[in-house]
Amino acid sequence: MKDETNDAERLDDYSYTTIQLGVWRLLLPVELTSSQWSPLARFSFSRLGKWDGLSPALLIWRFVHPWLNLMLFALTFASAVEGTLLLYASSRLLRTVETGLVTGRPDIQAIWHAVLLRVFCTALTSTSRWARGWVAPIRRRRIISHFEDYIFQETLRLDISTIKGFQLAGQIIFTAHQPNGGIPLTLLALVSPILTTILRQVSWKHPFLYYASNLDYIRLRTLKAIGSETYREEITSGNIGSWVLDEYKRARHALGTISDASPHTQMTTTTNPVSRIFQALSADLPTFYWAASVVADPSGFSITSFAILQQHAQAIRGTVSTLFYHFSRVAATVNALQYLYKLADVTNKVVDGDESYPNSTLSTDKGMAFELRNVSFAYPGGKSKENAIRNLSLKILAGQLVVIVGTNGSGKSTIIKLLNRLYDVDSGEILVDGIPIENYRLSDLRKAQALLTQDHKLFPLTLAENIGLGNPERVNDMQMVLQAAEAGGAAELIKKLEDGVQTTLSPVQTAYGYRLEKYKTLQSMLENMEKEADVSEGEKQRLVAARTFMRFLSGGIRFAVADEPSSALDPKAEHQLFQRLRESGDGKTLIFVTHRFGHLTKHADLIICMKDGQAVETGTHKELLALGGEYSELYNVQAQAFSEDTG
Ligand SMILES: Nc1ncnc2c1ncn2[C@@H]1O[C@H](COP(=O)(O)OP(=O)(O)OP(=O)(O)O)[C@@H](O)[C@H]1O
Repeated sequence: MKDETNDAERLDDYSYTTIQLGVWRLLLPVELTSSQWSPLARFSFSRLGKWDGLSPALLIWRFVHPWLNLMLFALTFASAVEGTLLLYASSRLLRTVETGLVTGRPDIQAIWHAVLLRVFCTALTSTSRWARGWVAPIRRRRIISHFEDYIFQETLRLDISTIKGFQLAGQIIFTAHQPNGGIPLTLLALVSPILTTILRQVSWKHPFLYYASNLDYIRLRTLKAIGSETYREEITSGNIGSWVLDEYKRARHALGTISDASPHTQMTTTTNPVSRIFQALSADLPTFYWAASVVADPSGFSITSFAILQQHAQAIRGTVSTLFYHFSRVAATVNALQYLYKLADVTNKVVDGDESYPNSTLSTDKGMAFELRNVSFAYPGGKSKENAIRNLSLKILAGQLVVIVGTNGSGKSTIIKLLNRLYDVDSGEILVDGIPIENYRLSDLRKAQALLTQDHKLFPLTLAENIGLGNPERVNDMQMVLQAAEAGGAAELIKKLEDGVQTTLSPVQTAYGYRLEKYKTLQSMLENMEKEADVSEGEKQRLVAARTFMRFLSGGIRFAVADEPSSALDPKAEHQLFQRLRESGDGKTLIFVTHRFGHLTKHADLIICMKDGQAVETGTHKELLALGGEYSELYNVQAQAFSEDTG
């Protein structure tokens, strides 16, 4: 057994080669690295790992933008003249040889000078191409970061009803900035060097594993995932948009210009100057061979002018096709940019107010009071012909315990969304503490509300942050986080986990593997990286409930909602949750949306029974039972089932 462990450790140490490429760590089985890479390729690899992030030049460029741009401008200018330079060197070589042939006395020294000039020009242009391939990705990273930040900020700003039409903007701009055809300056670099081709063939046909090893990059990816539409409701209602944006900016700053292009792209675009020089020189071998032949046997005939003509034609063909390609990319990029900048002109449909909450004269310490006057509402873009809420009028007094019941799709959750101002009513009005809801500053209003809904999800962050975000200002207050975990019924679960509150249940995916079946070490590494902690839906719901309690602990909550949070909870957990919510409900108006009749409905100050977007009955449990209408029908179905079960 001991031996096996030692073997496994040895295998871990020696079975793969590690290469750092920007934010990625690439692992390749060692047998492939030793037997199938050419010496040149291995030379490139060993250099690649060291360059990224360590070069003083990189660090300077990272902070001094003008230099970066100046450098790229100079290199681009060099690319414009390098064709002419090479052509001049070739022509000079050919003419020197031709003169020798015509006069019958080849000037060997002049020929060697011409050959050296050609070698020098080739080395010079290859180095400048290599330098461009090095500078351009950094600039590309900067440009993409700029637009990514812009899109991220703008999409966080937009509310739910406004955002739908602009989901495509991000995709379009990134497509236009793909490394293989995005930034015109990158496009100027000439392609298909032999070495790069070898690298591509060797490393991407064979098994590999790569994963993001840069913590700032993982954080950035995580925050981007949180900024997506999946978490829109939590972000908006939880008022944590600015926390997400601040964290995002911090991670972006920390990441700097380290490349996040895929290892594939990085390996095919980043090679070293020596390999570049070799590649370019290898293309000239026929010319050198021909020159050597002439030296060896000057009597042979040369069609110099034909060769020069051929080179001219080739150069012109190359320039023209590059220009055409370049122009088509510029047009596509300009279109994408125009589309992107439209984002900034979009204003939110839910307009912010300027009244602060609580109102010094109208608000009370008992909780938030609501009045709905003839409210109608249909979801923007919704397919239903019917309004989700129809001519709804009702009053909820400060500090009341309200229960909303009703059939599926009757509008229960929609009322909550309107009270949280996730949407604005189409007609009618909602008053909060006697003032129209639109008059209040959204951030003030949401700060005073706590929502716990069945749709609320866990973020791909640690459990500590997941709970702490109930109160973004105290997200790192571990004592408060643990207190909230206890109140939400999640303390036991946290104790069970190896990393406790620092566990990330479902991290964003940043590891990828290919054909690893034979390579057990790499395979199990990948599986470990992809592994999600096994927790049940009910346990997740307890964690989300803990986030709500964290919000309660912030103090200023005057209105709390639990919208069917109990669907995945066992009866004991559900009872505890309601008890705890009620206990912490002092000074708050509480609304429970539920399908279950029991303690809640019996204790409720007000029950609202919804049907087809309307409140068909309102009153206490006793009053509604006495009515013998919709509520009593719903109640009796459950009561009957219960008595049949126990009977
Ligand atoms: N985001 C949305 N877009 C379009 N229509 C929606 C959206 N959310 C809800 N609806 C529609 O609005 C109506 C009311 O939905 P709501 O979620 O308020 O019902 P509910 O009473 O809470 O239902 P349930 O008991 O099933 O949770 C339904 O017809 C529903 O299909």
